[in-house]
Amino acid sequence: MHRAITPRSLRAQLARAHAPQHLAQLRPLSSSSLDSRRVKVVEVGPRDGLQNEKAVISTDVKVELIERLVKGGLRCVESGSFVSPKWVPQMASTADVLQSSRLSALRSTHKDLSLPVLVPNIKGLDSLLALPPNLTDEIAVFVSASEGFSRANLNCSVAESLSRLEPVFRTARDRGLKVRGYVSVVLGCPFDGRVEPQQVAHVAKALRDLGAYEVSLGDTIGVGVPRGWDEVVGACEQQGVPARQLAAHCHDTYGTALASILHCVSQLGIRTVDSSIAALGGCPYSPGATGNVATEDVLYALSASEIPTTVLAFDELCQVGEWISAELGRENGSRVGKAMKGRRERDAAKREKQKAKL
Ligand SMILES: CC(C)(COP(=O)([O-])OP(=O)([O-])OC[C@H]1O[C@@H](n2cnc3c(N)ncnc32)[C@H](O)[C@@H]1OP(=O)([O-])[O-])[C@@H](O)C(=O)NCCC(=O)NCCSC(=O)C[C@@](C)(O)CC(=O)[O-]
Repeated sequence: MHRAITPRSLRAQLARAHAPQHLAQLRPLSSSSLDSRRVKVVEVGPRDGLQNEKAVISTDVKVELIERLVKGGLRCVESGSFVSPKWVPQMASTADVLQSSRLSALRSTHKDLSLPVLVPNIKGLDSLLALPPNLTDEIAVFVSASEGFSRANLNCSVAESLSRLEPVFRTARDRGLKVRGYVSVVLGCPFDGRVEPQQVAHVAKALRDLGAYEVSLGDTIGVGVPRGWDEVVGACEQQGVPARQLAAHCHDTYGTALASILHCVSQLGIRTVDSSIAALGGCPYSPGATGNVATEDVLYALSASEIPTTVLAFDELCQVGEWISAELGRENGSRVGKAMKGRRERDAAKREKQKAKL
């Protein structure tokens, strides 16, 4: 069990935040620390993060992003999607990304690496299976908790989307691919408004029963607060989907994603968190929603709360966030990334001053 976040521990965290030596703890974990409290971070930047970018991003940049994220210690990096290129043109290069020789090198160096791709239907899975084998061991499928978002994102009803996934799960099982399920708009829909927790639980259970090893609950429009997560996770558990099989996938439109994530992992028993480097992202079919919560911010918040994660190299990841933001010509959406950059610049200026004094 995690320690609850008490006012005392929060004060201690804030004090440390001004001298964040605890970030040094984000180092390789010993096997003894690979315990049940460890939170797995699923990086969704190369897929969820980039899918909404208007300018064409080259395959080279996409591959380099994945490479840098893996070198920064992430071991589950969602790398693209086999969706209709008419719907999401940015993901049309996913086959090229997966087949890059640089990713082959990463796969052979890191045996524990997973590079899942999103598929909406059997056509998407067939496209993946038409490629050389072993490019990925995992796919992700997605279903909406509301009818309005289902129509906008998948052009079909919730029930139709679930039945379209039956052959996807069957084929994935036959081909030895793991399947992760997403449920979108779990805390509110841009078209239908309030989403009943029971409806979320119904879809989560349907995905689990189809064979998803984990169900990621997507707060697609970023309206969630801890109380809403209590209701949604509680409803899933009542339907027989335990928190350990759930992941929190938060967008940060209203600035409450980190509060929700800390609550989910410290109070609700969720052990997997999705995030996106530099807070890249935004769903093309969710008007007004901002990017995913930033990976750097999640790692900082977990580390400061003494919750172990699977990530190795925090500082390197912050630099990945700076790099991709510059590549895309956008402001770095990670507050922690920006703070770390400021700190690095201050440290460098101090060193220069000291050198000049000698
Ligand atoms: C599902 C469809 C295809 C239905 O779209 P549709 O238009 O109803 O599909 P269709 O079956 O009538 O086919 C229309 C055309 O698309 C082609 N097609 C059909 N399927 C595929 C495929 N897999 N790959 C490539 N092409 C495909 C098909 O071959 C045909 O081509 P045409 O004959 O016109 O040349 C479409 O709605 C679609 O691609 N939707 C995906 C939208 C999307 O990617 N959204 C973002 C990801 S979800 C998300 O971000 C949320 C999440 C997961 O992050 C969690 C959260 O935050 O909530």
